[in-house]
Amino acid sequence: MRAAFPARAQASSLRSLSSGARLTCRNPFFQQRCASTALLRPSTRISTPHFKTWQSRRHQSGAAAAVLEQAADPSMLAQETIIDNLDPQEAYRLSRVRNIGIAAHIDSGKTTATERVLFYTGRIKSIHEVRGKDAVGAKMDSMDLEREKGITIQSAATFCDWVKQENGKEEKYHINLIDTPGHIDFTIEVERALRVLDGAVMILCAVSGVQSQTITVDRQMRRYNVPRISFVNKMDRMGANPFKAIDQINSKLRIPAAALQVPIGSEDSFQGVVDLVRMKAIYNEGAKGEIIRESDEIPPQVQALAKERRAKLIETLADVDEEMADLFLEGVEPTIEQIKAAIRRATISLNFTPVLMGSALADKSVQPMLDAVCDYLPNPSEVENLALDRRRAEAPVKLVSYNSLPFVGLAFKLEESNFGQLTYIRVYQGTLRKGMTVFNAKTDKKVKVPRIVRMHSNEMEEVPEIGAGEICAVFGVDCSSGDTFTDGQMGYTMTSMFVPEPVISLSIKPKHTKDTANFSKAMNRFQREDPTFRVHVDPESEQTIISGMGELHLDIYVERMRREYKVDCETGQPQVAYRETVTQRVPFDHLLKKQTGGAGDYARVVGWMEPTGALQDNKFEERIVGGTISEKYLFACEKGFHASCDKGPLLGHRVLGTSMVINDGATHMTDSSEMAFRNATQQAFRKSFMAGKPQVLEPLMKTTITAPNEFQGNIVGLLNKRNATIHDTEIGPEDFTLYADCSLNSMFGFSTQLRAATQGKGEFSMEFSHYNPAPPQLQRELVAKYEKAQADRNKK
Ligand SMILES: Nc1nc2c(ncn2[C@@H]2O[C@H](COP(=O)(O)OP(=O)(O)OP(=O)(O)O)[C@@H](O)[C@H]2O)c(=O)[nH]1
Repeated sequence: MRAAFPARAQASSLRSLSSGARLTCRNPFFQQRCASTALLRPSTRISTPHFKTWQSRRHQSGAAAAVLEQAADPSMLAQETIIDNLDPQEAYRLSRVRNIGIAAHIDSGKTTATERVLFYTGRIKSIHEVRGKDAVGAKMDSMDLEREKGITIQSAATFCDWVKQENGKEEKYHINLIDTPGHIDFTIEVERALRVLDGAVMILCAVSGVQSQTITVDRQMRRYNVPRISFVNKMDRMGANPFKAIDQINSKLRIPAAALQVPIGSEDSFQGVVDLVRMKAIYNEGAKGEIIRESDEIPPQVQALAKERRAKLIETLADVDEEMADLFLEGVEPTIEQIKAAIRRATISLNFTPVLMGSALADKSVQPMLDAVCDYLPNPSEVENLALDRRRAEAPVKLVSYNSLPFVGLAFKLEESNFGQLTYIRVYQGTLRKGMTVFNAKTDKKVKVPRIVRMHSNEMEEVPEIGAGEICAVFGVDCSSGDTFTDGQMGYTMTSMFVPEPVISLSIKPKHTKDTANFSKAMNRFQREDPTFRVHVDPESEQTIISGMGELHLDIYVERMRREYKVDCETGQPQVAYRETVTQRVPFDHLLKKQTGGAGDYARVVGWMEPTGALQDNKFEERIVGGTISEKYLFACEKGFHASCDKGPLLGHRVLGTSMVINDGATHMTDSSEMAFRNATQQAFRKSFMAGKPQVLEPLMKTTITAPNEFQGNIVGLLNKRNATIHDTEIGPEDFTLYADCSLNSMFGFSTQLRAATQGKGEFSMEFSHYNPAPPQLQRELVAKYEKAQADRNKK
């Protein structure tokens, strides 16, 4: 279908042209085709990032096609046959399931909107506000710290049933929902939620529109191909402008977007919305907006706007959907069903995001957003989920959300609870039953599932089984986050989520030695739960060092230690997590020999050290011929290599992108030992590393800054002082967005300076991008500081 589409889109655009309108084709594939066949004017811009996403999706469908081709295998054929002949009852069950996440910039109202969703679906009896006067706090912010600070720290899962009116009938939908944090420091929570969800609601503030963190969330949604609807919240605020937010989705996020509603009244007098698909006015009534009143009478003051925006919606859909393009070309007015079907197709194929609007805090227009979740976001059978078949050279296989197929699930989140480890699992295929034995595809270990629960924030409901396409949590299943579970029949494994590198570290110790046991317990727990939180002990200073995504991230763990484990801690200054590497190949021939009286030490290692070429993992290789070093000793060499990589010779930070090859050596009959080979390797490592022009690497952060246009000069000045590389600047009618790479080291204190330079109106977000060589001056300072600290320690 997609391959045929560009021709239609061309037609739709040509129609616009013939009526004097500007050529506005948003389909990137079409743009590329047209550009190559000179159909577009040369000035028409081809939006490359969007095109790339689209290509990657096409690539994925190609992978699925390959799966179908390979299906000559009988077991795979069985699986494919099931896809084609889905049992109607099963198909109906799935069509009523939605797995969705709510993601957005900080403070956009995710938790406030989720609280309304839970209230309107009958999951909670009353509404409590984030930082509300009753001091109870919202349901999904269950941690004390979240309630006090009014921020979400951990994503929370819940489920609810929404009864939707459809053609005069009531249709019940089952919604699994995950509310995610907005702060970039807790970004892993968004990553893992989006990895397993089928769709998302992207919330935007009606005043601020697309903000820096919205751009990060957009990137994450694209990473996992998650279709989204957008909800412009805070329509009750002064300066609310949903159409500005829509323009920004189009221009900054480069995803075609159009309003499905227009507001009736604004700011203080925001009363409700006009549904542009059905052309009905929708109002909320009742103490908490629980009653929906629909009216065919559209208030006169919004009639013209509603007409104009409905036409815009249809035009945008014609640009991204083939069937709508046909109708548009023929000049036929589409029916409600045709519009809804086009929105659904375009949203699921990631070519469009429908935009709804309302005010969660003022209890307005949240229910239509729930209807849109059911109408436009995919059910589990409409999302292509692939696993890799280890028994067939990791060939991709399509998983089918069908209860009677062999079970495949992905553990996406771990949480320590009073009853032991709680593992959140998304069931992609088959049924997970209480008492069933499952296999961990990574460790090949069998484990019995003693208890299955459905999570409702911090409460749980026990269930005997969970069907395909659903989300649950299990007790007593030991695993790591990202492990695949199967019933043992299939050799399937699923790709895990993206885990960003921690970039900030600080030393930490309990104030009182009596708390050491609790301190270790807490550290172990936090590390298991959060892959972006790491702990290690520096062997020289014997300090415990914690690393994470930012100062807030680490502060929260220090605070949780105090509250949940009653351990008060002392912490050092936050430090950048530098890395070190070699830049030149250095051969070595190192002999460790101590043979003066008693048992001696003897080990000779010969080989070379060199950069791996990519600033990523380190590599150890043995190329011994003729058995000059035995397997046992080579194993010890490898251990020595990895120990050296943990603490580099230059600064004591981890080594990156370094390879060591051992291709010769010598052993002594009595004096050689594993310890001697390990030590010899470490000594050779140190010598070669220092001779190989070592370099300090610093983390570079992908930084997005948004601010009103008048402050652009100030911000560029701030960034120049920090030697940032500015990649792109998008200037809108009021605000601009700037994309830059900045070294983390230069960004300490940036938020205060940004506030001062923009009268508090600028905001920024940072995300780790990659490691880059540190400037020579900084490198010299860091090395000198490290050497001084070493010398001081030796004097003691
Ligand atoms: N005026 C107005 N304020 C709102 C609305 N929705 C939420 N807020 C307020 O915005 C603040 C943030 O709301 P939250 O629901 O915590 O936002 P969030 O996106 O979940 O926050 P994080 O998860 O910490 O990023 C709170 O003070 C809310 O009361 C709205 O519709 N109108």
